[in-house]
Amino acid sequence: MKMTMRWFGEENDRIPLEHIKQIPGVEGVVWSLHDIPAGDEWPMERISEVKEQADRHGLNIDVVESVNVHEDIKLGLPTRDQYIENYIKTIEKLAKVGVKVICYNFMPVFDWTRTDLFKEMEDGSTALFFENEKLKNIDPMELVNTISENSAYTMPGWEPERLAHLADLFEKYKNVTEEDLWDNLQYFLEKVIPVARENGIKMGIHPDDPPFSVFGLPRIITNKQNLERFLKLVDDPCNGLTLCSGSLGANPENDVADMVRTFADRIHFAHIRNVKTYGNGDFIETSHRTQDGSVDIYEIVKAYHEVGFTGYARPDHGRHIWGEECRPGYGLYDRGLGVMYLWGVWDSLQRLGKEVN
Ligand SMILES: O=C(O)[C@@H](O)[C@@H](O)[C@H](O)[C@H](O)CO
Ligand SMILES: [Fe+2]
Repeated sequence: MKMTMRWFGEENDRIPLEHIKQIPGVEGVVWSLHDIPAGDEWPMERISEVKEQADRHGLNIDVVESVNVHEDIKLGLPTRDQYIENYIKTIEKLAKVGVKVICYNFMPVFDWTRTDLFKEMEDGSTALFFENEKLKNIDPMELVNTISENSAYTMPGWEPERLAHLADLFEKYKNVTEEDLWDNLQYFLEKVIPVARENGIKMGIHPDDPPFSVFGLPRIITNKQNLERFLKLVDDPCNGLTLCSGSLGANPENDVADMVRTFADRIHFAHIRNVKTYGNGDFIETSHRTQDGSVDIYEIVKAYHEVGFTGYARPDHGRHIWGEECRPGYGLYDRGLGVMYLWGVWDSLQRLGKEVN
C-alpha cells in the first residue's frame, strides 16, 4: 500500500507540502489543476510546475484526482468527441511527468453532495453531513449556494461558473436514463482506456457520493453489481476503480471489504474513510476508527492486506478538529490521524503475518 495525501495546490490549499511530508509514510500528493474547467486540455507548463513543487519536497505526483469529465460526455452529446480528444491529450501529457493513476467520476451535474459542511458532533468537532429529508425538500440552487457560501475555497465539483447554468443542466438530463448513462460511459471508456494503456496510466473511477440518485439525476457507480458491470464495459486492467469506502459505505447494504476481495486487481486507488449511517439515509463523516462509524475500516484494511494490495491509498475526508480552519473535509489534523490509524492496522497485520509464516 502506497500512502498519499490529497493536496489542492500551492495557492489553493492552506496546508504546505512541508507539513504533508511530515506525516509518517506519506510518499506522494494526490493533485489536480482545479482551476481548469472540465473538458479543457491541461497546459504542460502547469503540469510540470506541480511536478517541480512536489519534487522539491521529495513527494511523488503519481496520482491525479481529478481530470473531470465534461457534462457533454456524460450526456452523450455530439460535442463530446472534442472533449474526449482533450481528455486524451491531457492523459498523454500527464504520462510525460510520470503520472500512474487518474481518478475521475461519472456523476451527472454534482460531485459529492452534503447538506451541511460543518455539522457539530458531540465532541465539538465538525464534519460533513447528509440529511436525506432536507435534500428532498431543498431546491438544488439553494444547495449550491450553501456549499459555495460556506467555503473559503471553490469546491471541486461545485464550480459556480458551471452551476450557474443549473436549470439548463437539469433540463438536459431530463430524458437521460441510467441506461443512457451506461452507454455514454462505455463510449468514453472505449476511447480513453486504450490511450491510458499505451501511456502506462491506470484509470480509477470514483463511486457516486452518496451512492444513490439525488434530485432525480441518474447515478450508476453505486454498488457491487454495478461495479462488476462497469469493469466489464471495457475489460482491461487499466479500466479500474478508486474504491471509496466512505462513498459506498453511505449505503449500509454495501460491503466494502467484500468488494476489496472481489475486485482486488482492478483497484488502483483506495479512498479510506468512515461514515456513520442512521438508517434513514442520513450519514455523517466520522474519524477513521472502526468504532466511531458504521463502516468496518479495520476489516477493509485487512482485506487490502490479504489481497496484497500494492496500489495507492489515501485517507479520504476527515473531521475538522483542534480549531483548524480548512477546506471542508480536507484538514491536516484528522486526515493525519487517519493515516496513522491505517498504518497502525496495516503494520500490525504485516507483523502478525510474518509471525504466522
Ligand atoms: O469527496 C471527495 O472529496 C472526493 O472523494 C471526490 O470529490 C472525488 O475527488 C471525485 O469524485 C473524483 O472525481
Ligand atoms: Fe472518495
